[in-house]
Amino acid sequence: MKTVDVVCGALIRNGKVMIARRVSDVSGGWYEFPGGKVEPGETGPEALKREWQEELGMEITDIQWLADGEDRQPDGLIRLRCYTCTSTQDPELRVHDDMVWTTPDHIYDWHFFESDRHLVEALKRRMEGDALHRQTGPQGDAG
Ligand SMILES: Nc1nc2c([nH]c(=O)n2[C@H]2C[C@H](O)[C@@H](COP(=O)(O)OP(=O)(O)OP(=O)(O)O)O2)c(=O)[nH]1
Repeated sequence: MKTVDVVCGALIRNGKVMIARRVSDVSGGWYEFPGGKVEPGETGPEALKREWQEELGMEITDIQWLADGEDRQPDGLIRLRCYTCTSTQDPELRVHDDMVWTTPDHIYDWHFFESDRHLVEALKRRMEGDALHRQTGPQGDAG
């Protein structure tokens, strides 16, 4: 079976995460963490930076690995590496036709990839941990 390496990014801002819907063609109509295929010689973060620049016109920073996944599609297996990221810029939709700022608990209110449930769970834990860290400080000694 054909295997394709793909990276995707969960952009976090003000306690929310951005998901975007692919323009509805053959593989479209689904909300996703935007990303794309890794090209030969690229690291995951390099591929993610390039894809976000191409697809959303955004410079992303603070790229941190979140979790890996697999998505079996009719034409092959997608091996997915998911990262969290941040940016000071706003998305410009080029291959998507909608975007939503939401929380991990509400991602599946949208038509989001079923195979990504464990990525969403990992994101929830990461965002809850980050919020706790902000409340208590790096030493966890505020209270
Ligand atoms: N399961 C899952 N798949 C995703 C997510 N994000 C994401 O891009 N994919 C899938 C959709 C596509 O099948 C694949 C990326 O393919 P693509 O066509 O965008 O790749 P690309 O930008 O490099 O485009 P190209 O070279 O084909 O022009 O990865 C996600 O969050 N979850």
